[in-house]
Amino acid sequence: MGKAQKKTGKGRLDKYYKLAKEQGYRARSAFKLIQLNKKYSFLESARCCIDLCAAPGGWLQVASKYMPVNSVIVGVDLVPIKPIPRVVTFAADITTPVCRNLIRGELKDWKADVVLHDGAPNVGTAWVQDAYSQSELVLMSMKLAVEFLIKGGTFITKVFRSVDYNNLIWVFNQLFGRVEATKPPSSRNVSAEIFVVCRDFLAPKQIDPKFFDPKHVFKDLTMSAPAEGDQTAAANAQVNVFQPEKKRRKRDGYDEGDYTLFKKASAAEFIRCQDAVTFLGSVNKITFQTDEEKEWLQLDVTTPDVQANCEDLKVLGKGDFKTLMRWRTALREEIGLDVKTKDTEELTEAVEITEEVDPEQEIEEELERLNSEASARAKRERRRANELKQRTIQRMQLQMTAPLDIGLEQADAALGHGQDDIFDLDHTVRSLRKKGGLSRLADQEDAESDSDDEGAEDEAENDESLDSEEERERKVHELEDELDGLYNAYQERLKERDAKYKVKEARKKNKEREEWNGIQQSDEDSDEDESEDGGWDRMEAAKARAGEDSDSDSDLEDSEDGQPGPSSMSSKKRRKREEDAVPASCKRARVAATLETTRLAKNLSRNAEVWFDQDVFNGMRLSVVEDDEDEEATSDDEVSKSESPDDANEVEDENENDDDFEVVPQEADEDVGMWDAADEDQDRVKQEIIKQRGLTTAEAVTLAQQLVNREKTRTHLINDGFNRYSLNAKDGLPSWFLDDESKHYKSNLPVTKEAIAALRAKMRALDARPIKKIAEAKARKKMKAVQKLEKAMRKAEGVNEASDMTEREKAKQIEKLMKKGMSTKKTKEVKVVVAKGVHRGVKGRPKGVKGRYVMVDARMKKEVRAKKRKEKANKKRKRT
Ligand SMILES: C[S@@+](CC[C@H](N)C(=O)[O-])C[C@H]1O[C@@H](n2cnc3c(N)ncnc32)[C@H](O)[C@@H]1O
Repeated sequence: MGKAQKKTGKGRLDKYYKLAKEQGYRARSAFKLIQLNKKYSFLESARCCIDLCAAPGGWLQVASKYMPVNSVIVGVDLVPIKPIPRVVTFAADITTPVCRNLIRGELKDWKADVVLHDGAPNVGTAWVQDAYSQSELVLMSMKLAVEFLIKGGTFITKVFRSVDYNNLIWVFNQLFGRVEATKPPSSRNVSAEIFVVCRDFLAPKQIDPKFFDPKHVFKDLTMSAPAEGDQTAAANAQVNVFQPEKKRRKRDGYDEGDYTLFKKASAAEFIRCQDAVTFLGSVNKITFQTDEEKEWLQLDVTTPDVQANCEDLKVLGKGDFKTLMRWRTALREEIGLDVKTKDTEELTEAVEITEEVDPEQEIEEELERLNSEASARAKRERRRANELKQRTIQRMQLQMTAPLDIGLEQADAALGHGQDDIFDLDHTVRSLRKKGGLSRLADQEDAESDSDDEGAEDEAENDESLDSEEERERKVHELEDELDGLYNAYQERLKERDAKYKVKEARKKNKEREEWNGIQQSDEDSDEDESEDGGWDRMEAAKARAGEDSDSDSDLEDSEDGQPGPSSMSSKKRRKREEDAVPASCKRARVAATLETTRLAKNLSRNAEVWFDQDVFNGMRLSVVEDDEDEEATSDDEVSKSESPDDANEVEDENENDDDFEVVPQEADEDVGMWDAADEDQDRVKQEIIKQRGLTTAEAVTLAQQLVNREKTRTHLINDGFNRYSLNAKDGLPSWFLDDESKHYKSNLPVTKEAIAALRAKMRALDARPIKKIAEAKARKKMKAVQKLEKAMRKAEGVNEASDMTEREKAKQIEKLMKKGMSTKKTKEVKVVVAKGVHRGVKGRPKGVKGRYVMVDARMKKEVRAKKRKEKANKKRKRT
C-alpha cells in the first residue's frame, strides 16, 4: 500500500501539486479535469463551456487548452479570477440571479456544451453541515447548468459522499441520459469528494422547480411521515416524486430476534396500527387467524380482492393498495376505532333542522343582506359614472369634444337632446336590430349588450321611445352623425401625425377647384346634404331641383313647386344660354351665407355642427332667397327659412350686390353644362401658370402631343369626358366613403413614353439650376473680389505715380498690393483669450493658444459678445 495522501501540512504538496507548478496550472485541481476529460472526452468537441466556481482558474486553463480555438469559455467565482487568454470571467455568487444574468449577457442566445462545477463552500463548520452546503451548491449549479446547457450537453459536478448523495444522483438521472460517478486519481483518497459526470442532457420542455429546491430534494421522509389517520398526507407522500427514500433500501438491518426476510402480520395488527403505509411496506402477508379476524372475513367489505391482496403485499398495485386502505378504514369504522363521516354529516343536519331560529339573528341577517345589496348598487352606480367619465375623456382625447362642446352638450342634454342621446349607440343599435339592418355594428352590439338588470330596464324604456318611425330615423341619423364625428376625429388624428397632411389637403383642394368652380355655398339642401359635397353634388342637386332628373327626390321638387332649380356656371356661359333658350319660368337663386359660412370658416367640430343645426339657430343659419327673374316673388320656402321679412330683405339686398352667387337653370337635355363649368378666371390663372412653367403633368404633355399630332380632336376630348369616373352620384354617401373614393377611384389617364421623358428632362434641368440663395452668395463673393482688386489697382496706380520711390521699390510695393488684392484668404481672426487661474496677470502666450490672440478679462469678453449680438439684432430689425 502506498503512502496515505494527506490534505494538510506537507502531504498537501503531493506530485500533482508539483506537476501543476511545473506545467503552469494555477491549482492542482486542474489535473482532476484533465483526468476526467481523458476518461470522457467532452472538452475536445465543446464550443462553449461554463465553469461555475472557477477560481483560481485551474479548470479554466485546462478548458482553454483542450477546447477548440475560438470556443467560448466563461468562468464565475465569488472571488475575481486573474485573466486567462480566451476566457471571460465574472465575480458573482452562483446562487444569485445576478450571476445568471451575467452569463446570459455573455452567451446571448448561445447554449453551452459543457458546464463544470468544482464548487466548495467555505467549509470549516461541522462536517455534516459542510456536506449539506455542498449539496445545496451542487443543486444551484445544476439549476444554472440546465438553463444554459444544450440538448445532449455534459454537466460535471463535484459531490460529497453524504446522506444526500443518492438524492442528488436520483435528480441527475431525471435530467440526463447517462449519469456516472467517478473519482479521478488526482483526487485525494482522504477527500469525500466524488465527481459526477452527467451526459446527454435531456432538455425537457418543462422542469419541475422542485428539482432545484433543496428542501424537496433532500427531504427527510422520516420527518415528514404522515401522522396517523392523515390520509391526504400519506397520499401526497405516495405521489411525491422527490422521495428518494422510497427507493432507499432498508439499511436498519434485521429486527432484534427476527432474522427472517418473509414477514407475516395479523389483520388486527394492520387495522389497529398507527402507520398503515409503513406496515404494508414492511410485511409480506396479512393473516386471519383469531376469531375476530375470521369474522371480518365474513363481512361484505372483505371482498375476495381484499383477501387476495392480503396474501402477497409485495406485489400490490396502486389499485390494490387503495382497496386495502379502504377496507381498513371501513373495518376501523365498523369496530368503532374511527367515527363514520356520514353519520357526522347526518348529525349536523339534524341539529340544523331542529335549531330554533333566533329573531334577533334573523333581523341581523336581513340587515346584512340589505347592506350588501345597497353596497352592490352603489358600486354599480360608481362603475357607470366612471364609464361615462371614461367615455368623455376618450372623446376628448380623440378630439371629438372640445371643452366648448362639452358645455354645449351639457346644455343640450337639458333640452332633451344631449350627448347621452347622441352617443347612446345602444338605442340606435337596438332599433336597427328591430329593423334587421346594420349588420356591420354586430361587433359593437356584442360589446354593448351587457346583460345586467339595468340594461334590461333601459331596453324596455327604449322600446317605448323608439316606437315611431321618425324616432328611429332620427336615431339612425344620429348614429351617422356619430360615425361622421368619429371619422372626423380620425382625420384630425391623421392630421396631427402626418407632417405632409397640409400639403396633401392643399393639393386636394386645388384639384377640387380645377374640377369644379360652381356654387360655393349651398342653402336649402344643407339639411339633406351636410357632408362636404363638391361642386358635382351641388350641380346634381340643382339638376334635381330643375326637374331634370326623373328620379330626383320628391321633397326637393315639392319645395321648389316644380320649378327648375338653380345651377351654377360661368357668367359667360349663362349669358350664352340666356341668349339661346332660357325658359321664361326659370328662376334666379341667390345664396346668402351667414352663420354657416362662418362656421365653415371657423372649422367647428362635428358636435358643434349638430348643435347649430337646432331650430333655435334657424334665424342665424344659411338663408336662401329665390325670386323670379323680375325679382318680385319670394318662395314660401325661403320665407319659412328666414326669421323675419326684414331679414329676408336684408339678405336680398346683399344678394343683389353679389352677382357671383347667381345661378341659372339648365335645360333638361342640356348635359353639356354638367362638365363644362370652367371658370374664366381660373382658366386665365391656369394659362398663366402654363406660360410660366409649361405643362407640369405627364397627362397634360401627352394630351398636348396628341392634339398637336391630330391624334385627338375636340370631339374626342368631349367624349372622353364622359367616363365611369365622371357621372357618379355622391348623394347620401358617407364622407369616409367619398374620402376613400377620392384617393383610389381615379381614372388612369394615358401617358406616353415621350411625355414622361420630356418631363423628366425638364425636371433635370430644373434640378441643375442652383438655388437662388447660393447664386446670390456667389455673386456677392465675386463682387467683393472685384472691388478688392479695383482697390488694389487704385493703390498700385498711386504707388506708380509716387516720385520718391525707385522703380524697384515701386515694383515690389505693387506686387505686394496686387497679391493682397487677388488673395481670397480671409483676414486672420484675432482670438480673444481670457486669462484665468494661473494665467491671470502672467504675460506671454498662454498655453495651447495658436495664432493671433488678445488677452482680455472675462467681463470684456462677455461685453464684446453682447455688443456683437446687439449689432446683429439691429441689422435684422432694419432689414425687416
Ligand atoms: C475548489 S475551488 C475551485 C477550483 C477551480 N476548479 C480551479 O481549478 O481552480 C472552489 C471555489 O468555489 C468557489 N465558490 C464557493 N461558493 C461559491 C458560490 N456560491 N458562488 C461562486 N463561487 C463559489 C470558491 O470561491 C472557490 O474558489
